[in-house]
Amino acid sequence: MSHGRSTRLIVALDTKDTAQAVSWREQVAGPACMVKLGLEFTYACGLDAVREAAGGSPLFLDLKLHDIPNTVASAIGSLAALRPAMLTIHASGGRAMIAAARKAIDETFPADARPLLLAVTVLTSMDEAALHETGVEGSVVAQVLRLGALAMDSGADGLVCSSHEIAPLRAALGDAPVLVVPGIRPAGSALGDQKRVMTPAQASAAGADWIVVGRPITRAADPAAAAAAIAAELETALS
Ligand SMILES: O=C(O)c1cc(=O)[nH]c(=O)n1[C@@H]1O[C@H](COP(=O)(O)O)[C@@H](O)[C@H]1O
Repeated sequence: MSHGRSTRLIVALDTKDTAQAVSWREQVAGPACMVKLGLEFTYACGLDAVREAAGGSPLFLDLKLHDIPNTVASAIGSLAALRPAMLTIHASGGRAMIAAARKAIDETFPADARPLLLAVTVLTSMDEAALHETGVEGSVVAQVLRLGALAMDSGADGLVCSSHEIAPLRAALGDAPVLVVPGIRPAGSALGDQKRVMTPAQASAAGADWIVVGRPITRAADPAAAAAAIAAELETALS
């Protein structure tokens, strides 16, 4: 059933090679509304290469910051020149850290160029057993709801979660959070290290604002065709 919310595609350019990232970005330029550069690329190639890899495309700079508030705030200041459209922090860093990230964005980015501050809840590579090993009791969804509410109350614009938590998050927090959803696997594709997955159509039907897809596109024989097929699946899910 359609909820009337359109779901857009972000492609994760996970590689250590700038030319490879540029090539993927060019191949997916039509269907992808945004590209994501994360820890793998940034540590290997540096922030100047992030700018080159993103080209003119809107940039999701996924560095998942998680440190004391002062350090996170200072780090965000160092990212302002890249003009990302989205930035990530870990919600488990707590209220003061999230609020410091909010303040740093508001103070270091021009009002018309502020990135969405996204808080990662529970990584999509974790199932309930993995969560329990970290000392968190209860279900994954309960932890996502707890961290999601904390993050939104502390100044985040949105959340990173799996498709399985979209409906409970919307029920608890309404339409306000921008929900960015990795752990997306087209029917038949390899799960890899992802545990909480859905197909693009299922994530769209559940109400994702954005889906993040990496290997099912970048490791496909034809990344352009794989991205186009996912974009077409999102269109179909909406109609
Ligand atoms: O913050 C993220 O983007 C993220 C959060 C999360 O819980 N799970 C997750 O997979 N991601 C990222 O989303 C991308 C998923 O890649 P694939 O599993 O190759 O589709 C990777 O770049 C991850 O770093």
